[in-house]
Amino acid sequence: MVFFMFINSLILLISIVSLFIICRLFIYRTALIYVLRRWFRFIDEKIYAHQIFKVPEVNENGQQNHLFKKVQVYVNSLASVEDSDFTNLFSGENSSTDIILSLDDNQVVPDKFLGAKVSWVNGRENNGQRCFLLKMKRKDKRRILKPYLQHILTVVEGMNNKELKLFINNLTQSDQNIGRWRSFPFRHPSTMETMIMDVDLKNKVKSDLEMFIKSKQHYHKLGRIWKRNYLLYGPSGTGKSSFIAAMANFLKYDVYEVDLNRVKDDSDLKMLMVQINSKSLVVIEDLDRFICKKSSSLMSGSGVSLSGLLNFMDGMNNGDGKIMVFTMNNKDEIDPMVLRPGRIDVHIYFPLCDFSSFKSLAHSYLGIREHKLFPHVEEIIQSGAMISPAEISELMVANRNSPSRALKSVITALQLNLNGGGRVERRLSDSVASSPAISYTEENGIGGWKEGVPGLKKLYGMLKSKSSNKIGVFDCASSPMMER
Ligand SMILES: Nc1ncnc2c1ncn2[C@@H]1O[C@H](COP(=O)(O)OP(=O)(O)OP(=O)(O)O)[C@@H](O)[C@H]1O
Ligand SMILES: [Mg+2]
Repeated sequence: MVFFMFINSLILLISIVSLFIICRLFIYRTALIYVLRRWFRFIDEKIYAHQIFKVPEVNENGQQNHLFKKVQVYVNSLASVEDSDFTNLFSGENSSTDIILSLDDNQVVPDKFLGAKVSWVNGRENNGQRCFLLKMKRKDKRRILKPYLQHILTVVEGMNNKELKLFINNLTQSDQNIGRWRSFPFRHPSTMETMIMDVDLKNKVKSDLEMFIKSKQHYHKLGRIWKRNYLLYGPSGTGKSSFIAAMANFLKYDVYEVDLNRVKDDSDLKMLMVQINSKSLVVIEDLDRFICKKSSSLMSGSGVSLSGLLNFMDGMNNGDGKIMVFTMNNKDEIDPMVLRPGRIDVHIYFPLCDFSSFKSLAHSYLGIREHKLFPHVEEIIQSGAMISPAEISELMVANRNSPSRALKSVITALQLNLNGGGRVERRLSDSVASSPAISYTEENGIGGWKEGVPGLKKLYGMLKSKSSNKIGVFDCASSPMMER
């Protein structure tokens, strides 16, 4: 008897569970769950008092409302966008793998914050402008409105500020599996704004970069690899490395710094290039130290041949989407083959300080636009004393609490230079700095930069060989010639 009762209860339980599973399947497989949710939302709206906040696309003066853009990014990033009735699909930055969801008009997107339910609707105003409507219960408003908006700003900022990476090449290729690059967070604070240089030149570089990143189709239509090569050259301490960081921060590109001393041979260099992601900044610093003077051969400390380097510069292996930057102190002794148009698209000369850049440094570092010692500084600079921005900035950082002391130390350094007590490099570089620097020309229909006529090359050559010894520049004559 008890046994039969047990069997009956078991059968009843199994039937209830099966019914439940079938109902659930039915509800989810049909549009029923969707209808139920709608009813639930409708009832919820009738029971509770709600408040609506509008985020218009433009403000009352017709200017762009920046909050709109941020809300748009935030709402489109919500997982619930996938559940809305109508969602647009676009290809993302990497069109072969990325797909971006974007809401269509009048779609409701629910969100949750601190236990409260809110919803967004993207609508249109009477004048056709877009807007977002944020709806939340009045009872939740005081508790969540401010922190919720703050949360949106933080999320969007995090999305925009993808952390840049600096990649450096490994010493050996012993472990193929770990790849040839090691990455670190790239947090160099230099930006286009903090760089002290001719404003026109800076703007031209910015628009050149912007134009390049939008020109993929154009390059491909011409049958060209979509890459752009920059040469930054000039005396030490004039901001070449800082400018590379500024370029990376401006483009939001990762930086791959190739240390040629750690490259075994040409095929190793190819391997490095193959492992570089598209839309990256590829950097070789101090290239002049590796290239033999006006000869067709390379290279110091590395087994790379000149043809290997030229192929690398031409982006023969996976160069598409790259911006390459090479730095040199002096390009006069470099084989013109290395610098020919197309191989180097943009030449930018970084000069020593003139009075105008001195004033910009004083403003940035000391917060002053005028000072009674300025005419004195101007006079010494005009009488031929030169100094690098790096030296000035060091003196200003060290004396940042006292502008007068800072300026006096700059004057002392300039006087030392003028009277022959300064470094040879500084005095001789003067002649180079005073030569015309850069002019803009159109080249191959894509646009390029060319420097003006360089000044007193011989003098600078002397300087180079002297300062070379000091900083341990490679002596070509004593190194094996690896040209193939
Ligand atoms: N044009 C500049 N604008 C702003 N800061 C500068 C500039 N030039 C130099 N500096 C300052 O001087 C320091 C050294 O500059 P940087 O290392 O970029 O020079 P460099 O040209 O790469 O020198 P080197 O040829 O010796 O590598 C930087 O920390 C930067 O703060
Ligand atoms: Mg440098």
